[in-house]
Parts: sequence; structure tokens; C-alpha cells
Amino acid sequence: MSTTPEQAEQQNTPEALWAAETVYRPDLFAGKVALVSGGGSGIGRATALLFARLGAKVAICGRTAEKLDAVVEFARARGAEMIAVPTNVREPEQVEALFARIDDTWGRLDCVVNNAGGQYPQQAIDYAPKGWAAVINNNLNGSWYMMQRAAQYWREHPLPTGVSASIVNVVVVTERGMPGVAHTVAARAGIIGASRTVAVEWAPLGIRVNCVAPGLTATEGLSVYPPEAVREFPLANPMKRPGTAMEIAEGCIYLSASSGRFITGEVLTIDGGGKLWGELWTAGRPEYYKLPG
Ligand SMILES: CCCCCCCCC/C=C/C(=O)SCCNC(=O)CCNC(=O)[C@H](O)C(C)(C)COP(=O)(O)OP(=O)(O)OC[C@H]1O[C@@H](n2cnc3c(N)ncnc32)[C@H](O)[C@@H]1OP(=O)(O)O
Ligand SMILES: NC(=O)C1=CN([C@@H]2O[C@H](COP(=O)(O)OP(=O)(O)OC[C@H]3O[C@@H](n4cnc5c(N)ncnc54)[C@H](OP(=O)(O)O)[C@@H]3O)[C@@H](O)[C@H]2O)C=CC1
Repeated sequence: MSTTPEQAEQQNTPEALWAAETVYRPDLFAGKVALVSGGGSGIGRATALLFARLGAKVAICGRTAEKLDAVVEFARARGAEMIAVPTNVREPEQVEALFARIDDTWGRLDCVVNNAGGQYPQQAIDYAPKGWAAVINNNLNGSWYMMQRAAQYWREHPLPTGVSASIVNVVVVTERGMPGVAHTVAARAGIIGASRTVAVEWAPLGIRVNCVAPGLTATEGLSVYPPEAVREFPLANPMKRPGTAMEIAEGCIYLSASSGRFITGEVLTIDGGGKLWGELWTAGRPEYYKLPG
């Protein structure tokens, strides 16, 4: 299947996501509650809408209330149960309030997709200490506060016997590094390491912890990259196309649902083979690496 960048963008609207084909059955998450961070746009919105289509009650969080409200309004108009809880995941007390709101609303939680994140492209040698700290805080600390609070929630409110709780952390592909975003690769490698560790520590609580590593995916998040880099992005994998938010969402659902019940501590890479072949210069291609001609 070939998808142009323009087609991938068209597939990122709420209407297209709601209508998109999915392999999952409509009642997969009936009676269950999912939390998706960064649910106001991109991969998070696609995942939240897919959970809702599959019968889950869904809480979405992010820093910008308007983006969250638009998703909730869209989903409720189609019969879904969804709430928006504006939250900066870097602030532990806001994370605390988020979990309190979910508990007050539904008294239950089954799945967390920790998708909120972001960075800026720059050659690493020029990072300011404040910039490095901001990216680490967003992607390592923020995701950690969410994971840890979720585990504490399940320790206090165990799910019925035989039902596992699931955390999916959306990271980046770390195997080859990624020029221009060393700060985020460091943060996400930290989350992968923490996930593998707590997958063992939290198994006695019935909690599975996995990661999804998207390759280049056509979302509004790409707007922070230089046009030269964005032009080259779709060529960064053997399929020579960007992934779609729905393709990443279906991976998150696979790990969150009973299909993932024997999977923990794993990283599911969804990148069209990008970690095997392809170049991704997020801050533009340096002169040294330019090809002749
Ligand atoms: C292999 C295949 C895989 C393929 C994988 C492909 C990966 C590429 C595609 C990835 C796509 C995505 O992740 S899409 C998601 C992208 N979306 C985003 O990244 C948006 C969210 N980003 C952010 O919020 C910001 O970038 C974040 C870094 C966290 C900044 O948060 P804050 O609000 O705390 O920070 P700010 O006040 O804005 O900035 C703090 C400092 O950071 C530095 N800073 C911030 N922006 C800067 C910039 N553009 N250039 C230089 N420096 C900057 C400065 O030092 C700032 O200090 P001052 O100088 O004092 O101001
Ligand atoms: N698109 C891609 O090619 C790839 C994306 N990823 C990762 O996937 C995830 C989703 O990105 P994508 O959908 O593409 O881009 P988006 O920019 O659309 O999504 C990021 C979301 O995270 C939210 N967010 C960011 N920081 C915080 C915070 N501190 N607290 C709460 N919410 C926050 C943003 O909302 P708000 O600003 O309102 O808070 C936004 O809705 C990110 O972690 C990204 O790094 C990984 C690899 C590739």
C-alpha cells in the first residue's frame, strides 16, 4: 500500500480516524477505562478515538484544553464516553489530580497510553542546559510520573483476577540514535529501560508495561521540523512513506488489549523498517553527509 504524505495527513482528521477500517472488534474494551496522554492531537487522538470506537470509556489529557475539548465533543457526538482533563505531565501534582478525576468519574482504570511528548530539533553540540532539561523533563520525567501514578492506582484498586492492567509508553526508535534529537532519544531510552525494569517489579500487581516506537508518522507534530527535513522524512524507511496515526494507534491497542496478555517489557517498533534502512536528519542534513551530485 502506498500512502503519500498528503494522504497520510488527510487520514489524521477525527472524521477519517473514526471511519478508518480496524481489525479490532467493536466491544473489545466494553466496561473498561483507558487514559491517553497527549490525546488532543496526532497519535494520542487517534489512539483515544480508537479506544472509544472499541467501547472504552476514555480520559484524555494534554496541556491545551481547547484541543482536548474538540476531541471530546467529536467523540461524544458519536455516543462515546470521554472526558478531557487538562494536565501538564511534567507536574506531579497535576498528574495526581488527573488520576483523582478518573477515579471520581469511573472508579476504575484499565489501560494507560503514555503518548504525550515532544522535543525540538537542534544539533546536540548547541543544546542549552535549559533546553536539554526541558526535553528530559517532558519525555522522561513526565512519562515516569504517569507510569508510577498508574501503578500506585492499581496497587490501591486491583483489577479483577485474570484481568491485567496495561501501560504503553510511546517512545522513539533508539537503536540507531537520531541526529538532531539526541535529548529525546536519551529520554526515551530512559523510559525503555525503566519499562523493562518495572515490567518485572510490577508483574505481581498484574501490570504489563510495554513501549511503542513509531517511525516517521504524519501528524501535526511534524510542524516543528525544518521544511528540508520534512521533505526528506517520507524517504526514511524502505516503504518510502510516512506512517499514519492510525497505524501507531492499532499497535497501542494490540498491546493494551487481551492480545497483549503475555507481552511485557517489550518495544514494538512501527516504522516501516526505518531502523533497518533509511536516514532521518531531523535538524537537516549536515554538509559532511551530503551525497555527491
Ligand atoms: C529512526 C526513525 C524514527 C523516526 C522518528 C522521527 C522523529 C521526528 C519526528 C518526531 C516527531 C514528534 O515528536 S512530533 C511531536 C512534536 N511536538 C513537539 O515537539 C511539540 C512539543 N514540544 C515542546 O513542547 C517543546 O519542544 C519542549 C522542548 C518540550 C519545550 O518545552 P517548554 O515549554 O518547557 O520549553 P520552552 O520554554 O519552549 O523552551 C525551553 C528551552 O528549550 C530550548 N528550546 C526550545 N525550543 C527550541 C528550538 N526550537 N531551538 C533551540 N532551542 C530550543 C531553549 O533553550 C529554551 O529556553 P529559552 O531559550 O530560554 O526559551
Ligand atoms: N510523529 C512522529 O513522527 C513521531 C512521534 N513520536 C512521539 O509520539 C508522541 C505523539 O506525537 P505526535 O502525535 O506525532 O505529535 P503531537 O505534537 O500531535 O502530539 C504530542 C501531544 O503531546 C502533548 N504534550 C506535549 N507535552 C506535554 C506535556 N508536558 N503534558 C501533557 N501533554 C503534553 C501535546 O499537547 P499540548 O501541547 O497541548 O500539551 C500533543 O497533543 C510524542 O511523544 C512524539 O514524540 C515518536 C516518533 C515519531
